[in-house]
Amino acid sequence: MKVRVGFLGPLGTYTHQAAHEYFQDSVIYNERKTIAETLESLETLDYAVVPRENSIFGSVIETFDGLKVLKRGSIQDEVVLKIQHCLVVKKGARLSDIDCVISHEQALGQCQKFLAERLPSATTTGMISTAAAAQKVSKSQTLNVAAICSEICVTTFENLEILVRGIQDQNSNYTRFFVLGRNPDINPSFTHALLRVTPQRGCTDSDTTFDLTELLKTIDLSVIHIDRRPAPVSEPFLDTYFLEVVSSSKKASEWPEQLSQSISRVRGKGYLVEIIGRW
Ligand SMILES: O=C(O)C(=O)Cc1ccccc1
Repeated sequence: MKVRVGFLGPLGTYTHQAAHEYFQDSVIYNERKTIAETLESLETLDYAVVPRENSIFGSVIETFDGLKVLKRGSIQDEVVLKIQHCLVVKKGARLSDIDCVISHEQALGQCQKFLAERLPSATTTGMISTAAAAQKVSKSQTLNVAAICSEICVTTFENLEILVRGIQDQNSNYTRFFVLGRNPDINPSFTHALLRVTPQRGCTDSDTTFDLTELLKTIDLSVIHIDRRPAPVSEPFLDTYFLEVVSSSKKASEWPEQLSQSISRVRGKGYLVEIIGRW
C-alpha cells in the first residue's frame, strides 16, 4: 500500500509545500483541517507534517499543544522552508477596497509592519491556515477581504490575484517543520532529540516552586530550544516543557547513552519525561 502523509490543509498551505519537499511525489497526501487533527492523523496515517517555529514570529503554539497530548508516533526529521507571503485578493480588488485581512496567526504575525503601514485601518482575523484564508477570499462575494498566503494559492483557488508580493517583515523568513512518523524511521546517527517534561507536584525541592535551572542541571545535555505550554492537568500553572537537545560533536558515539542516562536522572527526580522525537 502507498505511504500516506497527513498535513495541515487545504492544498496550498506552507505545510503542504514542506511535506512535498520532503516526500516529493512518492506518497499520498491527506489534508487535515487543523494542526491538532494533523497530529491525531498518526493514529491511521504513516506520517504527519506540522509547522514548528518561524524565524520572525517564533513557535507555533497549536503544534506544541498537540505535542502535549501526542499518543501515537514521534518526530523523525525536520524541513526548513523559506516563506514569502503575498497579499491575495479577489480579482479586480485594489488596496483601497481592503478593510479585512485574514490568515493563519503566524502569517499575520510575520507581516505586522506591512499591515500597519499599508492597511492601518483593516481588521485582522485568524484562520486555521493560510490556504483556508485564500479559499475563503476565493468564495467571497465582495472585494473587501484579502488573504495572506503563498503565491501557490492563486493557482489552487479560482478568481484570485496577487496584489503585493513579499510582504513579510523581513526578507529572510524561514519556518521549520517537524516530520512525524507513526512508526518512525529513526536515523541511528540522530543528533537531535525533543524531550517532553512535565513536573509533578512534589518533584521540586521547595514543593511549590518549579526550578528550571535545577531541571537543566539534572538534564546536563546541550539544550538548544525551550518551549513551554500549560500542562494537560487540572493543577493550575503547572507547565509542560519541550526541550530540544543536541549531541555534543566531540563524543557523538556516546550520545544515545548520555541521552538515556539523562532521562533516567530526570525521572529519578519525579518528572514525567518522554522522548517525542529523534532526528
Ligand atoms: O497556514 C499555513 O499555510 C501553514 O502551513 C502554517 C504556517 C503559516 C505561516 C507560515 C508558516 C506556516
